[in-house]
Amino acid sequence: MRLHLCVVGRLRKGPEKALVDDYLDRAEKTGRALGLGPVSCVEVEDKKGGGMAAEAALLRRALPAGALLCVLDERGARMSSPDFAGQIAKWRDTGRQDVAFAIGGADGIDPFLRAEADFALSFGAMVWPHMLVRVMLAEQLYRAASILAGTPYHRA
Ligand SMILES: C[S@@+](CC[C@H](N)C(=O)[O-])C[C@H]1O[C@@H](n2cnc3c(N)ncnc32)[C@H](O)[C@@H]1O
Repeated sequence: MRLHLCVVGRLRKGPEKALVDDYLDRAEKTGRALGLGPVSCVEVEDKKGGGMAAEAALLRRALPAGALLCVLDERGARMSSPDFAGQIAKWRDTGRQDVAFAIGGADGIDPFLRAEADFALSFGAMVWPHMLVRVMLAEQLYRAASILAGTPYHRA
């Protein structure tokens, strides 16, 4: 099952990008034997100031056809890391080819796109900067793959 990050904003070279690249690389390597991957990250940017609706149009275009859409949203479901790993395994085991994780920009994800999502995942009630959410998601994908692989990275 291919994993896609579809995200608003371009991450320039720096510590956040280094972390995202490293965790996605690890997630891909650990996930390979589990039927998870490849892992890709598509960045979209609306330079015309069209707001959430314009960003949603760009995000929709970045979603692979038929992908399960999981939006990152502070109002979504809060899960433990093992539960998140279990959810990913469930999507894989029910024959999903693609899962796309969407992260919004400064204003958040357009409510219409949120309503279209199959799943909303929260990293807590606090609002985090979208670039940090990208790092956190990349790390949780690596953690999920490690949990499913039974490696000792995750310690409860
Ligand atoms: C700066 S936040 C935008 C917050 C905005 N007030 C909203 O209503 O969504 C940018 C993006 O980061 C993600 N995000 C921020 N905090 C989050 C959290 N606690 N859990 C999950 N995603 C979060 C969401 O995808 C959000 O669209």
